[in-house]
Amino acid sequence: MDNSGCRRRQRLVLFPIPFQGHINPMLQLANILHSNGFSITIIHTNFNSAYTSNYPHFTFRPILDNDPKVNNLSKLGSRGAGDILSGVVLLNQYGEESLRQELDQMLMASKQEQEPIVCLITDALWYFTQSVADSLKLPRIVLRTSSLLCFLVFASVPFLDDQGYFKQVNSLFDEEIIDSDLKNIILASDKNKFKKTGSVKSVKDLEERVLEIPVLKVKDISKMKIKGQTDPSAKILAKMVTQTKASSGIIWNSFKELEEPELEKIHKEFPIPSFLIGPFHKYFPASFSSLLEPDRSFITWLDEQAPNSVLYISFGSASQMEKQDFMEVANGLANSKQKFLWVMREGFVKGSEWVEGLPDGFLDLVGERGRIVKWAPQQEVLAHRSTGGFWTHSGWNSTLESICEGVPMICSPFWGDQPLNARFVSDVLKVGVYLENGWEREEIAGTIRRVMVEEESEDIRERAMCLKEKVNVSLMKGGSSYESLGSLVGYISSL
Ligand SMILES: O=c1ccn([C@@H]2O[C@H](COP(=O)(O)OP(=O)(O)O[C@H]3O[C@H](CO)[C@@H](O)[C@H](O)[C@H]3O)[C@@H](O)[C@H]2O)c(=O)[nH]1
Repeated sequence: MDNSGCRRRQRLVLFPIPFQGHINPMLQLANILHSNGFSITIIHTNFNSAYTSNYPHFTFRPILDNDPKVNNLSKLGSRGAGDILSGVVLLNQYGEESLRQELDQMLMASKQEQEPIVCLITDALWYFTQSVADSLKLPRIVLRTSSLLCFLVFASVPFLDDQGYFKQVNSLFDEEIIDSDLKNIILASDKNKFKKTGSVKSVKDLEERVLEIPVLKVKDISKMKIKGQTDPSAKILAKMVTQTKASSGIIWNSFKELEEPELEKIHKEFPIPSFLIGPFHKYFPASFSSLLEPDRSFITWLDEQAPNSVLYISFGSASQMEKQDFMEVANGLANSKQKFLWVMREGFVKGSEWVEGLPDGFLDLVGERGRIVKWAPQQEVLAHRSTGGFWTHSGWNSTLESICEGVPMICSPFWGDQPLNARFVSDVLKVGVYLENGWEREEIAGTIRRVMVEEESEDIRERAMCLKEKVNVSLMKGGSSYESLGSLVGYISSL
């Protein structure tokens, strides 16, 4: 859609969270809005800054670049959930003054340039920005980079905690010592024993559905790795939810047909305008917002493979794996005898720089059957005719990118929204299989074969292709995302 017609030019200020899974959708949104006639300014931190030269049509303004507390972030890197959490807290804590000054200057300049700044669009996790926007009388619209389902669950954390969904696991084991997957297994097998000894008053069956959110199983709640409403990450989520409610609207990287029941709930619980205009990445050819340089050396090899024969493996930009789990993954992959393209970021395996933790002889064993790279042009790989499956950590961008290409998924979530996305993909959409019992080589090999070659794979692929078609329809004239984008453009123009 291009509504850039003869409307008076208005400027929008966008402010992404500086992590890959958040930068990509914000820059994609910026491109969508730019092509609909708005001028764009991107506020960014120098930590994990996007490649500004790839966006000559935007104005970039760094903030917080001289603040030593924030500059420490570059030392943290972005190797895991802990880093992201620390980064989000720190930036929310120290960003206020710097953002206010920057916006103040921009607002004054925009009056002289006769190009009014009409609103601020920030990632939902930038909860501190609502009070800054209010103080400057600038409307703030929120971009939520994950699913509606995930937002509803995050908003329900205190309620779910009161219902005992978090306590049952945390009261038994020390999170630092025992991994939550292991807790689940122990709890599932020893539930009766704990009941008898009275260690826990009521242990919910981890395989049961959550009464209040039946899409989920009880164990999905603990897999988010939040310890309950007093957990630091739950406090961040609570602030995000409150400040989203106080905003002028929410833009979602999702589409109506994907999450219709969730949209009804969002309308009830968040009575502000909601715009489902996704999937964002479908509006333009693959974007240039990657923080890492994609390796393209394998493309010739991929071109030579049979249709749907290669399993693409990537666990996103921030997850990390224990060494023993990594061994199970590698052995499972080798035992599956399937072709694969595996993205292994530097530092992905805890305690290793890169691939040195692979089992002895792995590379010789798989030979021409597999390729390992540090970073790939993911959207291009998923769209390639040889790619037949995607083993993913179930980050929301990866999930949408797979849905858009009709590629069946194997879901191995690590934390946060990922277990919710995995459950949604496997149990609701039925376009993937959830590897939900942890990392075990035989189960891994069997699941890969289920999704890639066994009879069941045909049904999964057929459903995935149907869903791909729904995405295409939603983006066409008259489709839900197309219409919603029109409403968003009208809404912003009227602010
Ligand atoms: O080799 C690779 C691997 C990934 N990507 C891209 O990187 C992005 C990864 O995003 P996502 O799949 O959402 O994963 P994370 O980077 O882990 O994203 C974070 O942000 C997401 C959106 O809020 C959440 O859903 C995730 O749980 C959270 O970890 C996608 O656009 C991929 O196309 C590449 O371009 N090349």
